[in-house]
Amino acid sequence: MSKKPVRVAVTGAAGQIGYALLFRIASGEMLGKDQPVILQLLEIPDEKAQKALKGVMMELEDCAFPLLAGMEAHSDPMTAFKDTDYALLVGARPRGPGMERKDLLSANAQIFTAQGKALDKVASRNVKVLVVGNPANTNAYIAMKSAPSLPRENFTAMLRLDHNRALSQVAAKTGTQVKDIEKLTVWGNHSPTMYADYRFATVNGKAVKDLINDQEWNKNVFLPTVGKRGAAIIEARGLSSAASAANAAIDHMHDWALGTNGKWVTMGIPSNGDYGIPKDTMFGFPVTTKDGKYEVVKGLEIDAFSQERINLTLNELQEEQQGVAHLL
Ligand SMILES: NC(=O)C1=CN([C@@H]2O[C@H](COP(=O)(O)OP(=O)(O)OC[C@H]3O[C@@H](n4cnc5c(N)ncnc54)[C@H](O)[C@@H]3O)[C@@H](O)[C@H]2O)C=CC1
Ligand SMILES: O=C([O-])CC(=O)C(=O)O
Repeated sequence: MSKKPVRVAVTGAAGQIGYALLFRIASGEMLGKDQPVILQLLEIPDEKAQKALKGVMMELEDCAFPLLAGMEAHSDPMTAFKDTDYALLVGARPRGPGMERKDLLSANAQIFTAQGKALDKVASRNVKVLVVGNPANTNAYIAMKSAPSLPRENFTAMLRLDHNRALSQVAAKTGTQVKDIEKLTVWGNHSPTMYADYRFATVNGKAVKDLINDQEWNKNVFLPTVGKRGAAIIEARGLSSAASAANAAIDHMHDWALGTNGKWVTMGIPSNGDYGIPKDTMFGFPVTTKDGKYEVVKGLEIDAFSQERINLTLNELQEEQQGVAHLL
């Protein structure tokens, strides 16, 4: 028997990430090749944006995706999020050259207060929310705090792009395949302070740390390369990453919904106090997922270097979160 369609809301649907994301959701890459979807697409109430959204919907129609059970264009989150099972909050201003992601906070924070409130009122009580719009962790925190009637664990921020970037760098350094690398993670904020950590990683059962055995490379090449990759893409393309960001959003939701079979992935989630991260801080952690739920990988040893890096990214996040306290 075929499955009942689920509702997937996507904001910023006419933007560059939207264009790389919607077709993959509609083709079943996010929720499975047997899961029909109804797309509920949100764009700003602006003639040009709404017209562009119509164009994207025409193209979706022209793909004749068998799993696309319906699609709607919206300009109000209260209708776009009605009964939605999944919400991908992408719509926000991107940064340009010379900016840090936290420079977007004042421009984007209000979007996430309004959208959190709308999710609170009209979304499915089981909605799974992924915030992509930057600064992603703090925007996810704002949305969560603006939606007090929804379970806090339903709100997540995207660190999967950082996780995937770290995988590719480690594979290149060790001359191995991404698919063979396990137990890698990225702690903290989606910002240059993030701490990509391969201390526990293995490739075909061998310890990545031993294969690399170069703390100078870790500190002076790997961490800055992963942490500043977004800026490097902006420098090269003149625009921020879009296809890789959409790919990471697909990976994040796919794994949250369908499980990781014990494999670690990185998700930005509200802390429960693990590893000394204060409750509710929206922080990148290693997790495994099963039956639509994620669980933090517990009991990892945090050495002095790692603690220093974790403190750095935590301090930055706490400053960002204090900076938006007046909105909540
Ligand atoms: N977390 C991550 O790893 C990454 C996050 N990003 C962030 O994703 C966001 C979107 O990036 P792009 O698609 O490249 O930007 P874009 O400018 O191409 O598209 C953004 C779209 O969002 C729409 N929008 C703005 N406010 C909205 C609102 N209140 N409701 C609905 N739609 C709204 C705009 O009209 C525009 O069409 C940016 O904040 C960017 O920094 C980008 C890459 C990676
Ligand atoms: O860097 C940016 O502004 C876009 C982004 O978040 C990324 O590519 O990681």
